[in-house]
Amino acid sequence: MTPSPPRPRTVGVVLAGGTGQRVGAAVPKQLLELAGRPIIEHTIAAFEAAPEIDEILVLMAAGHTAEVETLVRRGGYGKVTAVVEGGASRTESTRRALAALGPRECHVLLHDAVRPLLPPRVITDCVAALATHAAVTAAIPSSDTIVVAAATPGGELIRDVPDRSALRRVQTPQGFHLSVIREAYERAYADPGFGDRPATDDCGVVLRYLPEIPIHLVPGDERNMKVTHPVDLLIAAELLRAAR
Ligand SMILES: Nc1ccn([C@@H]2O[C@H](COP(=O)(O)OP(=O)(O)OP(=O)(O)O)[C@@H](O)[C@H]2O)c(=O)n1
Ligand SMILES: C[C@](O)(CO)[C@H](O)COP(=O)(O)O
Repeated sequence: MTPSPPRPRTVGVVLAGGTGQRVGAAVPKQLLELAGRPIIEHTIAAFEAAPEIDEILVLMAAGHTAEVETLVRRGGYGKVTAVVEGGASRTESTRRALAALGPRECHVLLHDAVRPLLPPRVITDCVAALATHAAVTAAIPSSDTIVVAAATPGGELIRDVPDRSALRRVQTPQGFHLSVIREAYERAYADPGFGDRPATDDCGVVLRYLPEIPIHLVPGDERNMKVTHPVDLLIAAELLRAAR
């Protein structure tokens, strides 16, 4: 049997630079405890346990890096190599992560700290897809009908109802060859119009600035939810307890 080629170094990046305005707690939502540990610890633990992840980089909200360093030390998360201060936007946090990664080519999985229920299968599939694709993301079909809204003086109206069978709800991880996501970010930050329509994810930056790069979809998981609003804390806590 021919041995498979060595896998490139794969870095899991935990994006935790946000302050959680929509949850509205006294601390960034990633520090809130669910099912016995902070949300961010569940997320770090998911990467730590994944055999495909060699290294973990954490981007943490300003003023809270020391708390994460303590949590990492106490939990014995040996793959975490650095806890770096995040930026003012998710995009800026990604940019700082890319700057912290150094010159050597590798594969990188960018993941929201507030998706603590990341299943091992999704990590495995994203990493495997990076063997043949330079950009990948986890995504799931939409079970709701999604409409395009138009603002009018009398309130919002439906402008379009896109074909639901072609719509996907994008999750993280989003995986890239480092050189590709770096190039997309360099082009984005060189574009004075980039800030006019802020990117809500990293694949959007690649699609906009490197449209020739196909972005492969990997099946996500309904449980890989994002803790965004207060109600999500209740749902995530229940799911995390059930997963124990
Ligand atoms: N400046 C930022 C903003 C967001 N994120 C991270 O990106 C993920 C998704 O962002 P979101 O759910 O919007 O988190 P917040 O920005 O904290 O929430 P809000 O928009 O309600 O303030 C989170 O893990 C968040 O910490 C980040 O790394 N840096
Ligand atoms: C990256 C993301 O999780 C994909 O669904 C999402 O776009 C993040 O959005 P947020 O408003 O920063 O939570």
